[in-house]
Amino acid sequence: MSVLDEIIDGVRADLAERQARVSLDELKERAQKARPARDGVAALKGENVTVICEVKRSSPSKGALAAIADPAGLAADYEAGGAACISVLTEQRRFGGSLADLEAVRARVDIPVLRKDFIVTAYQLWEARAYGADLVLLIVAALEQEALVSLIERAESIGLTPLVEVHDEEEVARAVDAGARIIGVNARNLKTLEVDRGNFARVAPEIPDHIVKIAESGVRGPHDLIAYANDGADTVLVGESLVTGKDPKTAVADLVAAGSHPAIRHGRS
Ligand SMILES: O=C(O)c1ccccc1NCC(=O)[C@H](O)[C@H](O)COP(=O)(O)O
Repeated sequence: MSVLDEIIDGVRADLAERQARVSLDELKERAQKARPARDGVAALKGENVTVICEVKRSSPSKGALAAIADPAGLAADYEAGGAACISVLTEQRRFGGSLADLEAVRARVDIPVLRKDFIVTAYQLWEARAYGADLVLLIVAALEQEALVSLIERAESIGLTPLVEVHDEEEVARAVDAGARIIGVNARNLKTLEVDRGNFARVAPEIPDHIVKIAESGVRGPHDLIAYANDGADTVLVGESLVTGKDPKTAVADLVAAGSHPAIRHGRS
């Protein structure tokens, strides 16, 4: 069984517990009271390379990373540093996240918030909206094509912007066929958990120009952002280096400044 399969087994077990406690109707009611979702595409695509900053306590690849007693405070530091979006990992077993983290972050920042989880059912989309998310992650490798299409359509219909994650060219074709408007290329291999920053350069040319391109994972600092940008990234998604560093606000500000660095070649779409 792959790491992804193991994670999804746990996600399904936790989901079943939540579904037994909270009905879909209750979630929908709560979602309808939430402030309308912010536009994920507009937030990410600009003249400069934008930065998504992640609230990440632990991971399957590295174990414990940071305690993060105050996820909203961390998100506020990210926003003050110039982040375009906050990614909140809500998976509990391997990443130490929760919907409470999502809710707390949403209440503190004004920029869009991404629910980063392993979404396999529409119920989780309603949860995302009910707890204030503007974007949701959909992982191509975790979904049959029919489910991917249906989750993208449902997400869009309830105001969420789907960030569709791929690892190779075949998954790009599936994401594009399914109607993705934002595609993230993850440098982390979900079978070996190894990070290969060269993956973005191999896969991104297959993504049509009109789609927002995100380079996910492995950003250690401004030099990695510049390299990803020169390979065509509109946005980078950063977790570990921010949560393990001493000064997240300054680290984000440095990344954001790098997003307009003259070393980034013109002609990004
Ligand atoms: O981070 C992991 O170990 C991991 C393992 C299995 C599935 C997903 C995983 N991470 C989720 C992410 O995509 C990253 O948190 C995100 O891209 C940020 O990466 P990094 O900056 O390298 O923490």
